Amino acid sequence: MDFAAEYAAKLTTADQAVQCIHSGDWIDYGFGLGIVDTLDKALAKRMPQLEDVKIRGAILLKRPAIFDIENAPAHFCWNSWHMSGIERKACMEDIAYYNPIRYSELPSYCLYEIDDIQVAMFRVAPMDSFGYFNFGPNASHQYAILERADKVIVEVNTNMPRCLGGWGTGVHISKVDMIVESDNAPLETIPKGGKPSEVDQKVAELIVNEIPDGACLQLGIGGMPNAVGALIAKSDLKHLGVHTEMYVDSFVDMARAGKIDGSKKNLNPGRQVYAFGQGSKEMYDYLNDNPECMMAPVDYTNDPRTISQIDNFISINNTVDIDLFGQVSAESSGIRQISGAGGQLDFVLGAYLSKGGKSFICCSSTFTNKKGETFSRILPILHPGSAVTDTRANTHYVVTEYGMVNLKGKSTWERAEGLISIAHPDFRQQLIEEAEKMHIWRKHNAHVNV
Ligand SMILES: CC(=O)SCCNC(=O)CCNC(=O)[C@H](O)C(C)(C)COP(=O)(O)OP(=O)(O)OC[C@H]1O[C@@H](n2cnc3c(N)ncnc32)[C@H](O)[C@@H]1OP(=O)(O)O
Ligand SMILES: CCCC(=O)O
Repeated sequence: MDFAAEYAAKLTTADQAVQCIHSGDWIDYGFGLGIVDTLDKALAKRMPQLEDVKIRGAILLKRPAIFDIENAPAHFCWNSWHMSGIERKACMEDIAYYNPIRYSELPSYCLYEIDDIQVAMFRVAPMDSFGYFNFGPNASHQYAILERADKVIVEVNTNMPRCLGGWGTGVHISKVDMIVESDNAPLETIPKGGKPSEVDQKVAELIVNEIPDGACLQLGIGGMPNAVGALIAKSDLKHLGVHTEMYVDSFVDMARAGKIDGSKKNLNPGRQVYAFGQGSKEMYDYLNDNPECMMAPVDYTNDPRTISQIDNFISINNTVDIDLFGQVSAESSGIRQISGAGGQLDFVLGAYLSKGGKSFICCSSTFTNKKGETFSRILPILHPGSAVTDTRANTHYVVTEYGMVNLKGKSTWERAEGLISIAHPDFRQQLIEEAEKMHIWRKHNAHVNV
C-alpha cells in the first residue's frame, strides 16, 4: 500500500474538515490529551451557524475555543465522561453536563448502546511507516468510538508521544476520512506535584506500611494519590508492578528510583499497564516509544476480572467526602459535580478480589473552602445530592492523617466508631452526637478519643 499517497489524498484543512459537522450531530472530541485543538478552533468559527450539536469528551486540560463563542449553550452542549476543573466550571455556564458511567463499561457502552456518532475527531501522533496514527496516552475507549463513528478526522501533532501497548493504541489510515495537520502546539501538561504536605506525608506513611514488596499499584486521579506515589518512590519497597487506569508522574519517579520492575506481576509481567495518562512533559517523554509501558483499552485495564488476577493488588484513590456508613462520595459535593465516578469502583472491586489485594480510599480529614471555612470530610450523612461512588458494601480501607480503618463487613456501629476515630479531633464529638441520633452508636464505642 502507498500510505503516503493515501495521506496526501486525505489531507485537508481544519476549516474544510469541520464543514462535515451539521446541526443536531453527535460529535466525539477525543479524550484527555487526545482532545482536538486546531479542529476545535476551526469549529468555533463554524459553530455560530449550527444548533444543538452534542459533543462528547473528557478531562479537559485546556478550555476549548468553542466554549467562548457568543451564546454558547444555544449552539452546543459538552457531555463529559469525567470532569476536570475546566468542565466543572463550564457546568455553571450551562455548557457542560456529566455522563455517569463506570469507566470500565465505557467501551461496551460505545459499542453496543450509544446513539450514532456522526463525526469523531482525535489528536494523534504522526503516521508511522505502517499507516498507523498512534493515539498518544489515550487508549481509553477510542477503539470503540472508531467502530461507531460515521466519519473519522485525525489531527496530527508532532509532539504527541507514541504510546506502545497491546491493542487499541491507534487508528489505521484506511479507517480515517480526513487528516488535518495541526500547528503542533505543545501538549497540555499537569505540573508535577510540589513538596507533599504534612497530611499527604502521614497518609502515605500509613499506606506504605501496608504495601508488601512485589505489590502491584494503581494510583487514582488527584493530588493525594500522586503524593503517596511520590513517597513510595522514596520508600524501601522493591519489585513493584504497575497496573493502573491513569498513568501519572509518580510512576516515573518510582521507575527511575528502581522500585518498579514488574517481576512479581502474574499478568503482563515486566510491563507497566495503563489506559490513559496525563502529567508533565517529562512523563510524556518517558512514555514515548517505551516498551516497558503497555497501554490498553479501559475495558481491559479496569475490568475487575483483570485486576483480580494480579496478586497483592494495591489500589489508592482519593475521595471528596465519606459518611459514617462508609459511603464514598469521590465525585461531587451535593449537586455540584466535581469530577466523575471514573474507575474508582472498578479498582475497589478488583483489588478486593485479588489475592492479598487491598483498596485504600484516602483523604485529608478536613476540607477548607475558598472562604477559609473548614469542614470534616467524614460526615454523618452525605450532602443531599452527593453521588455515591463506592457503595458501603464495597468500601475497604479508609485513610486520613489520623489513621486507617478497614470497613469491610463491619456493622454500622463499628463503621461509625472506626471513621470517627480517624476524623479530625475538632469534629469527633459532633460526629458522635449525630451517630447517636442515627442509632449507630453504642455505649461500647466510648473509647474513641475526643
Ligand atoms: C484515575 C484512575 O487511575 S482510577 C480511579 C480514580 N478515579 C477516581 O477516584 C474518581 C473520583 N476522584 C476524583 O475525581 C479525585 O480524586 C478527587 C475529586 C476526589 C480529588 O481530586 P483533586 O484534583 O485532588 O481535587 P481538589 O482537592 O483539587 O478538589 C477539586 C474541587 O473539588 C472541591 N472540593 C474538594 N473537596 C470538597 C469537599 N469536601 N466539599 C466541597 N468541595 C470540595 C475543591 O474545592 C475543588 O473545587 P474548585 O475547582 O472550585 O477549586
Ligand atoms: C476518566 C476517568 C478518570 C478517573 O477514573 O478518575
